[in-house]
Amino acid sequence: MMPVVQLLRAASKHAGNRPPRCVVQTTSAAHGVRTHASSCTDSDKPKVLITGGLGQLGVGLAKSLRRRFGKFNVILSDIRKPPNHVYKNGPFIFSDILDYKNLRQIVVNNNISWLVHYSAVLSAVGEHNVALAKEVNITGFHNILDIATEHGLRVFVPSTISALGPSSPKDPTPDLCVQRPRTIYGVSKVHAELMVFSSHYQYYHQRYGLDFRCLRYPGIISADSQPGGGTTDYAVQIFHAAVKSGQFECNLRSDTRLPMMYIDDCIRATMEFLEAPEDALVSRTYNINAMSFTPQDLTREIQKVLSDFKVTYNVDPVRQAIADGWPKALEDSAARQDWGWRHEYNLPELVQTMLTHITLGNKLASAF
Ligand SMILES: NC(=O)C1=CN([C@@H]2O[C@H](COP(=O)(O)OP(=O)(O)OC[C@H]3O[C@@H](n4cnc5c(N)ncnc54)[C@H](O)[C@@H]3O)[C@@H](O)[C@H]2O)C=CC1
Ligand SMILES: CC(=O)[C@H](N)C(=O)O
Repeated sequence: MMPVVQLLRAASKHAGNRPPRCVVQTTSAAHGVRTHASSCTDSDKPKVLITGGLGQLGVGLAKSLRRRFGKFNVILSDIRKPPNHVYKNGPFIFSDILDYKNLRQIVVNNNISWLVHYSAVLSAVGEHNVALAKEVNITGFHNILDIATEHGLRVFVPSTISALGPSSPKDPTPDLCVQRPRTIYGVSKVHAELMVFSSHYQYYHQRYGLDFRCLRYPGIISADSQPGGGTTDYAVQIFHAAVKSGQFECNLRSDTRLPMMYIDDCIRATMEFLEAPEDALVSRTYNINAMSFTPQDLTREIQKVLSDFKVTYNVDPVRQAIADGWPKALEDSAARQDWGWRHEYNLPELVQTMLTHITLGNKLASAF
């Protein structure tokens, strides 16, 4: 392990006098959406169910939603047993999205009004287990859509850069373009994006108020949750390796440029989009973008703090083929215009924050 004090000092020195992140932003966007600052009374508070909540993103989102809407108004669910701190921080229940009856029971018994659908089998794991990916990502999604329709819920389903393919424009990729992904994960996300355009769900939207919202996330980078088997996982693992051993073997080529985002930006985008008034949303699926980098760019930025850090390359052909078909950047002007999306983290802030969090986390863990 790198000497902790030295690393923290280097990180804070390198961070210089940057302004604090997560500053409360009060700018008004088009359509009068006031970002970060909308308030809601007790009776307005939604009752939220998060599926697949024990993955990389769910626990962080639950924490932010609970801060905003109250601990007991946000239920985290998954098919795995959570660690103790998850039980302590708010309601957790078992929910398998393939069990329609059980899902319906949860929605009815808990008076759920918003459903955040995070369960998924990601790109790399999906290519190794296509049957599972089809079941979870397509059959499971249909259950979610039907339940949401039946009960007039607001439903948020993330899409991904994986919903684009080699024939999509790559730099940047617009919201609306050719989508011919080559992975089962990508195909299932295009399927999800398109389902709500069918006349059946349009009808339910008009008749029962199904409110479907979808953001195309870039690869998400987080310090205290692990990625679940995707192609962008290297961009999380590299930080842990840098702090722990000072070396890392990367499974993508050094020049593979992909769109990425720090988890705080991703969670804030999701919260703001969930709260945006319906009439502000010109579309139901928006790209959101923050930064793009290659493994080489990321390595250089980490080396500004940890000068001895070494990276070698051992390319995984499955992951590389997936990454080669993905966008290099997403064009997200519509999200910025319609509901006021702004990212706060670029590559230097990302690296500082990740190294600081991981170093502090390791320090705390070794103190107990
Ligand atoms: N993490 C990322 O970089 C990105 C994530 N996304 C999307 O965001 C969402 C959340 O992603 P992550 O948290 O990274 O995924 P993850 O792979 O870390 O977690 C997925 C969760 O789904 C659960 N799950 C699997 N089968 C299930 C079933 N039958 N019933 C209920 N739960 C089940 C798993 O136990 C796991 O906890 C996914 O829809 C993913 O496609 C989109 C773009 C980027
Ligand atoms: C970009 C994603 O959807 C995910 N992180 C993956 O690499 O599969």
